[in-house]
Amino acid sequence: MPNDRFDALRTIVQQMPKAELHIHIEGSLEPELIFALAQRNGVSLPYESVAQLRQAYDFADLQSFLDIYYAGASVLREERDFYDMTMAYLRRAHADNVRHAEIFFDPQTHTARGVPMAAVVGGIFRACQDGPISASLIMCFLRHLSEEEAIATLEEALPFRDKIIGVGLDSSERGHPPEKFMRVFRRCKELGFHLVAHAGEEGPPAYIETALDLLEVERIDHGVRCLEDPRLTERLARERIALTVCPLSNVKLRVFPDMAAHNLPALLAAGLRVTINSDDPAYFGGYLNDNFEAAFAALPLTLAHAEALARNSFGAAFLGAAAKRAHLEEVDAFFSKASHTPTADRTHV
Ligand code: HPA
Ligand SMILES: [Zn+2]
Repeated sequence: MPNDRFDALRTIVQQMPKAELHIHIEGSLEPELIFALAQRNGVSLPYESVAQLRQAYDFADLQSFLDIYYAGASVLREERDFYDMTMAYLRRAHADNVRHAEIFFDPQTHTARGVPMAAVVGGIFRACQDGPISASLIMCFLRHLSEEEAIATLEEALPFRDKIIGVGLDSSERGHPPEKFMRVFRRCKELGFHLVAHAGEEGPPAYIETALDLLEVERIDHGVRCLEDPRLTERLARERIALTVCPLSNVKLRVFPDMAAHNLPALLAAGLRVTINSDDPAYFGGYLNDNFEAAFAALPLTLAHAEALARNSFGAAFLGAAAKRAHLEEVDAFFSKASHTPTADRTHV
């Protein structure tokens, strides 16, 4: 792509209003904050410096990342730690013109270490109330643990029901299919939670299908492997199921060898309701705009794609109709100006 045209598109994807729907708050913990919290809480770390910790961020697959990610989260002890981590993310997202974020958190990573659920939910929620953008919480169950443990976690979280809009499923995907969590998801549906699940990141397309049919999720987190199954791809397009795709994460965890090999253009061409997200920005090399920029720099994506991605992010959000409409109107206004930029044409790849 000629540089001037990319510069124009880069400015547009940076400045456009957007929502982030796939961000693990523990994955926003920067090495500097890990060290600061370790010191504040008297936790000793197996790394001597921020630089040494950062050097360890070289992952072969999802599991090699998760091992380091759970170790990093061990510095979170007090309510104010969760508050500080969340506030740092919200400020950073605000700088990327994120208007609304739906934030995953992993309570089991913390309650297993004796941190009270009230400190986890309370700290994250209080930051969301004080922060510069709108944000809501999605509680994830760790799929490498049992369904009984997920049910116990749900019970523990019920006193905080009003602070949580949905539940999700994350951690090691392969060998832990969605059907393992059928009962707890059914209970969550009865309780009125929104439902999402990671599926088709490393796991097969069949996991996407069972997440939809057996867990009754409303969005699929990642879902990039859906293209291996044309019937499933058609179904996702027909049912307008959103995929929360995380480009830098996929490259870092070697789902794709490099960004130029990412299937984002093919997902969009298949008519899927794709969104772009950062997943674990402190570990994967960037926040939301870094993901947009890396994808648009390496892939044949256009102004029309940028607009679709912005619209999809709000369209797939768990927002009320009035808030959604207001955000979509802002997107319309932004792109009616952007389409007059001569170097960023709408149609040509
Ligand atoms: O990308 C992910 N996949 C599964 N579990 C996770 N927990 C944090 N990030 C991820
Ligand atoms: Zn994720």
